[in-house]
Amino acid sequence: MTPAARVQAAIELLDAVIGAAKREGAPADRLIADWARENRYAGSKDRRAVRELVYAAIRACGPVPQSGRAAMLRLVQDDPSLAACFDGSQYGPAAIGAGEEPGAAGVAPEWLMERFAASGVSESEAQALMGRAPLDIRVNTLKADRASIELPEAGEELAAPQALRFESGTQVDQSPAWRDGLVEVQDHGSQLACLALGARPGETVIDLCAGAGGKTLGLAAAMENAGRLLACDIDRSRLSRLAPRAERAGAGMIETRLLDPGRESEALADIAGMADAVLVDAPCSGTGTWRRKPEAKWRLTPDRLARFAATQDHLLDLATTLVHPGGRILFITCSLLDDEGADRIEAFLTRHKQWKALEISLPLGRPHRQGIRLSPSHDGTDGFFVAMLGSAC
Ligand SMILES: C[S@@+](CC[C@H](N)C(=O)[O-])C[C@H]1O[C@@H](n2cnc3c(N)ncnc32)[C@H](O)[C@@H]1O
Repeated sequence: MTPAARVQAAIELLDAVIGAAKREGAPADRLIADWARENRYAGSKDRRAVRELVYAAIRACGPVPQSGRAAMLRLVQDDPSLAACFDGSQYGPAAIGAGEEPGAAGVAPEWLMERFAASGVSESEAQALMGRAPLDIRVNTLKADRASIELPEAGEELAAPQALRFESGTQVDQSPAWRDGLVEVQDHGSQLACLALGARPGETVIDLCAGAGGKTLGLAAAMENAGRLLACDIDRSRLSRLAPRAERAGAGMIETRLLDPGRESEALADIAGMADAVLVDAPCSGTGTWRRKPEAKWRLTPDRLARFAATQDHLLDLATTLVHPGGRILFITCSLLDDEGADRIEAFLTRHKQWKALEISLPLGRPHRQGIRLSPSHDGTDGFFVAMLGSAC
């Protein structure tokens, strides 16, 4: 592909990304993978170049741009050498017209920037959400140890005891260590957040929003595969991905349970009031993961944010029915917005007078109201809010 053809392909993909963001369609990663599958003439260098252009243009635009072309014209403002690709050649984009408007620059749509500011997130901290995430792994202590594991490359040792960092794009999932379950890909912040629960061998722990089990596997390792660990979710497809991962990791203690949204208590009646700890890794907007999915900033609406907050309240209330007196709940969201972080804890404590926020000690992060905040700019991790709640005995 010529450089101009790559730019045109990126423009078309950006149109698809913008359309998908408006109607809750496929994420950018999937759209790019589909494009690569359908356009076999594009070699690996072309695919990489097109992908880079798409992501760079998304990162460069704050509000949703009018079109893929407007998004690319924003990128031209940052990298004027790209202007030469608008040459009107057969597969390239038309020449840039006089007065043609680029998409607006910025980090995110205005309403979101206001919410960040209200959540104590500075402009530069928000800007760091548009950076690129490195690749972090967790060495699985059920099978190996960070001090002795042999990997094709030595990673950087991080603060979480089993965390190693590699450059973004490192193909860890091709290595024998990954295939044999010695390592899992997991953001450093996610590892730290998980550690905050302090899960111990022999305990009964419920991972209420387990998804495909990223944190469940970390909990099983912390519990040394001893005790009871129940992984729940309402999403059958995500939860079904946990079993093969657990097998690879040697985490035989994990039980899974599919829940019905709004009727979760029914499926959990047999374990109500029995858990030592419940992890509520709640569904959220994911603003803390924008380094990996920058287009998510265009998907969020005030209405969707309010729906996440309502689900978070519901899940926290549900968690109180699952622990025994003296039990604990760890609330995690991968977001820097107080609407789905500190505000949820404040509202919880108003509803549940017999509960209190407990102190969390982590090697990274900053206290933020009743919890801890981790962020890309401060901690080099994805963005998280983590709070621990304890019930009276
Ligand atoms: C942040 S993700 C979990 C990520 C996962 N814990 C991990 O570490 O990979 C939130 C999960 O909550 C699930 N969820 C949404 N509503 C739920 C509900 N009412 N009960 C249980 N899980 C729910 C979603 O399906 C999603 O998998």
